[in-house]
Amino acid sequence: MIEAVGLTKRYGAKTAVHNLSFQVRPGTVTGFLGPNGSGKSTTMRMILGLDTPTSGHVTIGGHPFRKLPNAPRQVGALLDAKAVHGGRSARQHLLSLAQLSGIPASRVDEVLGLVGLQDVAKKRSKGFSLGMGQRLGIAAAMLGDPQVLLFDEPVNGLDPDGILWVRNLMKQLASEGRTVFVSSHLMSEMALTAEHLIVIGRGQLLADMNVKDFIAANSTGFARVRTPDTEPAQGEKLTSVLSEAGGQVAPEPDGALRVTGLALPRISDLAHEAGVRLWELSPHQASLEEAYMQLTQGAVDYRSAVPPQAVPGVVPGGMPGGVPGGVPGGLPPQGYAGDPYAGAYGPQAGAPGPYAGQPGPYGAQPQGAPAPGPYGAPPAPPQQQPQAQPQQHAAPADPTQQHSEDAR
Ligand SMILES: Nc1ncnc2c1ncn2[C@@H]1O[C@H](COP(=O)(O)OP(=O)(O)OP(=O)(O)O)[C@@H](O)[C@H]1O
Repeated sequence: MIEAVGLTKRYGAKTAVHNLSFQVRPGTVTGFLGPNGSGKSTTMRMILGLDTPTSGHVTIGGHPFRKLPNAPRQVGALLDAKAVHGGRSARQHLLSLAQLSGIPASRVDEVLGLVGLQDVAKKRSKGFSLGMGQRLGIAAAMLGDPQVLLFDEPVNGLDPDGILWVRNLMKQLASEGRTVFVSSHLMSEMALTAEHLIVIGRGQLLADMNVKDFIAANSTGFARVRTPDTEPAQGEKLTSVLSEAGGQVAPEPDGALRVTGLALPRISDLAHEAGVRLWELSPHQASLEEAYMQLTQGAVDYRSAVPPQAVPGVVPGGMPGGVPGGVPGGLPPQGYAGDPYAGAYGPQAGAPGPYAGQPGPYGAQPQGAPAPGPYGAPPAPPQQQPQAQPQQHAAPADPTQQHSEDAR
């Protein structure tokens, strides 16, 4: 297990990580998410003893990395795939690492085979593509057959086949009881790979919970309703009926309606009473990407100054919940197992969920209160208690302002 307690790192006036506490448990893939410059790499470097915390501490299996006996056999990491001596072959590179750690040469050939580089093992790594470099970095991380693995953006530069391979590898390593901590900006990939998430913004903890709870806590479920395309009057009639009944109705790019604030059975009954035929009535939950954007919108340091152009298939104004900057909200919502919609659409919509009473992220509405976005309804409360106590935190002020006098 990796455990950080009050971890803080300042570089002169810049606070990269501020009072970060979390645990990364064995047996699951834990995703480490945050906008650019939020402190992920700095945190990983401190876990690996490559940077010294300004205050707080982080341990692996109860020991700081630098005090771990035979660390390379206990912890493997991919931080920067380009940190390789380009004049050496892949095999030479791994051999030199193995020799430093007392790992037999046979293991080098094993990991080369594992990452699919056996045919180019004797080629100089400076000729490697980005994806090949990533594979070599993953091979280096696996060399000591460690119980704890850290991967910083492991799918960067990989083709779809490579991405699938990394996904399966991470899951397999976790299923063997290892601790797998992986950062990525690819939300769709994280949704498929990680079970648990640690999300930071401006160096501070924003969320520590499982993926399902994270999506439920940071997004709004909705119903998609479609009336016959050939009869626009039906859609208009349904819109007014649902609105009168207290629902929020918004058009989808494909002509369907996105409805919040009403339970699915109620929508069906209202349509039936109004004599409106339905071609579709389906529950939808936001994607991890939408939930992530909603949580981190206030913690993004780098944003394009150019307003986004209208793109066919993209909801103008951004995603549900109203992310400034026009996040492509036209992303098809992902299907969601279970039935969280009774809470989202039913009489309890608006009832306080487990996060009610806590300040919302970045000064947004607290969870459990009506969301301010165009679709209005509050997020569905999580259906199950996660194993680890979920944590979600308020907007961090820029810690740099508080500690600008602190030097490293
Ligand atoms: N050696 C350093 N000296 C000064 N500032 C640093 C140093 N390393 C990181 N920083 C700053 O600390 C902050 C956090 O950087 P870090 O690389 O940890 O973020 P990140 O979340 O990994 O970003 P990205 O997703 O872009 O890789 C950034 O503002 C960065 O400029």
